[in-house]
Amino acid sequence: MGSSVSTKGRSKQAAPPRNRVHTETTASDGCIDVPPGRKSPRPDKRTSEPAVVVEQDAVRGQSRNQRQHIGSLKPTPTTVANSGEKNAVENDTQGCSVQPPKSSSSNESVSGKRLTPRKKGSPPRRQGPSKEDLTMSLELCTDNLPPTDSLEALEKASKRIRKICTFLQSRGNVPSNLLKRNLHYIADVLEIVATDDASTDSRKSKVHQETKNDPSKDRRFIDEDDELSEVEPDAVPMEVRDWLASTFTRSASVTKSGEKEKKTFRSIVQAVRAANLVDRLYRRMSTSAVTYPPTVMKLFKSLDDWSFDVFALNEATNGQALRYVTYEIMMRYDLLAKFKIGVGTLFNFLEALEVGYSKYQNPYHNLVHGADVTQTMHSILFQTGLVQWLTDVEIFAVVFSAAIHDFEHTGETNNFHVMSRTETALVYNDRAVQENHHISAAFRLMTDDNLNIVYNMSKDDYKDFRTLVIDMVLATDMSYHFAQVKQMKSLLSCPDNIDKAKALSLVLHTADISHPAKNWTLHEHWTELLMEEFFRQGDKEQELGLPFSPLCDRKTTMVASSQIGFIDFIVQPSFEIMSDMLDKVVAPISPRGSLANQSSATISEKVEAEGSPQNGDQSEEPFEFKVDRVWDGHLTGNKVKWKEQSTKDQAEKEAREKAAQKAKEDAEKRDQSPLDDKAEEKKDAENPPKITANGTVSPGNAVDLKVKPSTSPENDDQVSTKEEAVGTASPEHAEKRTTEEDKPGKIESITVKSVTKRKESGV
Ligand SMILES: Nc1ncnc2c1ncn2[C@@H]1O[C@@H]2COP(=O)(O)O[C@H]2[C@H]1O
Ligand SMILES: [Zn+2]
Repeated sequence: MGSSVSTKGRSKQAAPPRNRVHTETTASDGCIDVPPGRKSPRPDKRTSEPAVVVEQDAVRGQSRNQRQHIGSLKPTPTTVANSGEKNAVENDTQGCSVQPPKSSSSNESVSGKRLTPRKKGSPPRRQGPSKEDLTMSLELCTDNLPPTDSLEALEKASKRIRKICTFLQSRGNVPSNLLKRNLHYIADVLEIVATDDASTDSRKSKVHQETKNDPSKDRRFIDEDDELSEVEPDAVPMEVRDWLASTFTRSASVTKSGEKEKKTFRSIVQAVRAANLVDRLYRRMSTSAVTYPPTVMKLFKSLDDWSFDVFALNEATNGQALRYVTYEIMMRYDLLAKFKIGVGTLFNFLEALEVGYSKYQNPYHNLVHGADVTQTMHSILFQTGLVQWLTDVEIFAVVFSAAIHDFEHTGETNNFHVMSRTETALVYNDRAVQENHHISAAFRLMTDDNLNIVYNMSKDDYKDFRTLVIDMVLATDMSYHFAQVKQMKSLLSCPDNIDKAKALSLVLHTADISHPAKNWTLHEHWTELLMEEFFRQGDKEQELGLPFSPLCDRKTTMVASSQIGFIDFIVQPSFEIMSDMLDKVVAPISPRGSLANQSSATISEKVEAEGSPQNGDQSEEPFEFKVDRVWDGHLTGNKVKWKEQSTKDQAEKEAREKAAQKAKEDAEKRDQSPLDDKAEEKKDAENPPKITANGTVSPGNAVDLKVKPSTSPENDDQVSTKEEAVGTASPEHAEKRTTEEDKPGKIESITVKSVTKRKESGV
């Protein structure tokens, strides 16, 4: 059957109206041309394109003559209005109307003669504005104020309040137009401070720049660290704390702008009611262009589940988990039909994504991680009902962001890029280095028509799509973690105003760090892979002469305790705040009885047969909605496992340290009391090294061998030094030593050493 899509029963309310007719604009208007469509539809060698592709190409044919323009990010009107020169002097009169206070002009004639007697003691009135009027107008001029989201704005706003107070005190009034303009400006600045942590952070970062030579002012901006200071010193080892601090806080923030327009969930809730569920959710085309192998079909039955096994899928698809997962999810959300995406084009794009994810052969940041995060996002959207609040463009942006979020990851941390001064760090000025690259490189792929899955999007949809993708993927930069959590906390205190982009960014960030909240088998496997990736970075750091980054030294990293720290201080708080956010935003429109027991693959059929699942609930009383926090149990369970592991690691470590300490003390004692040597050597003679049947040397003799440096040069290469003695006390070294001593030559030399010593001492 063809894949033409029926719109029967689908409400058009969900998606914003699409403007399919684009008027020609010039490059000078700040817009970028979409590359023209490919010259003629080429048959795709890799996949056969069914009817939907014909449909797409027909659309392409149409739009080829009407070249679309993609809107670039333009400053918002507010920014433009306030974008005066940074250091503009306040008394710049440009554009300021200097008007005298009304009260004085009404008493004066055109000739300037006084019509009413002046009160005794009051200042002489002059025609036109007085000098004070002029001063006031200049000082309260709003034309060249700094942008409301800049560092200077806050300072300027407070100064303005003081000035207004002074004028009110000295003159009794301030002209209403001046007062109004100033108060508006001050209100804008305060609103940003109160609601937009990103801009506060950027301000803090600027303060940091300005005050770095003045440590007394530093407390003004260090509050992300405050989050970390809540971490009790004894709760995690110092190494883990350092790692948390260096990875999950920012020394320089990403300045986010252009978020003036605050869409709220509730407004969308009102616009998009439950009836649209059918529309949105998983209108699977009756025939798919792809036939899945039976193993894949079976695995896809649990595609909505939190415990979906992405490793199994990767095996079943011969290492192509990302393309399968993304394609299937996009089909379930009916995105191919909604955005006229050709199957061939989508496959080309997904294949290119997989190539990019495989570029550096990373153990962790590879296409399986991309597939995992994409599936996890889908599971959260679907199981909690969050998807009901999203427009088609937003659903597409969410799936796309998850799929591309680590595209061409190099397997190193951002900090490594900065420290080793890579090309990418240079390009992105050390800020969100990799995240910027993932986004840029993924969008660059789509400049090739054969990969351009957004080709048929309207200009407006594309703009919204691109903005949301950029916001979401940039927010996966871990140094933004604490700011993000804090920001959501403050947004939740006023849930009517939850910013959609911020909410979705938090969901993606949480999905990105979600494996500790999955079952132990999955989590343990992911951790192993990630640690190997970290250790490879450590190896590179060693080669480059750089200090080890936290958790990157394969010899000393305490995996279990780092995982406890990661879960306690990063993962659990992220899930908690995300769950709280979901409770608040999903509750108002959630149908009684969630979708949790249904499958995204079959929901549309059920709905068609039974009507909307929400129909019967419309008249019922509101009920308290809570998302099913399926992740909580796993987080607790996994932590218990790591604690057991950590206890074991700790015991082993202590045993090693104790043995090393003892060996060190013994060696020191001997160094300090050369007179005791005779006694030692006597003991040595009484207790000669025992060679066991399999050729190893008994531990007691190892201590004997650590006695003192040789006094005769010819024995230098035979007698162990103190350092070696200390080193050999650890099980690791003991093991190494035993292996080496297994060699016949080595055992002989040990025997010789003892014999030599005995000879020297004359025993
Ligand atoms: N179990 C873990 N332990 C430590 N760090 C982790 C763990 N899981 C994920 N991360 C980090 O969290 C980051 C999230 O973004 P990335 O996937 O780019 O890279 C991830 C890792 O650097
Ligand atoms: Zn990731």
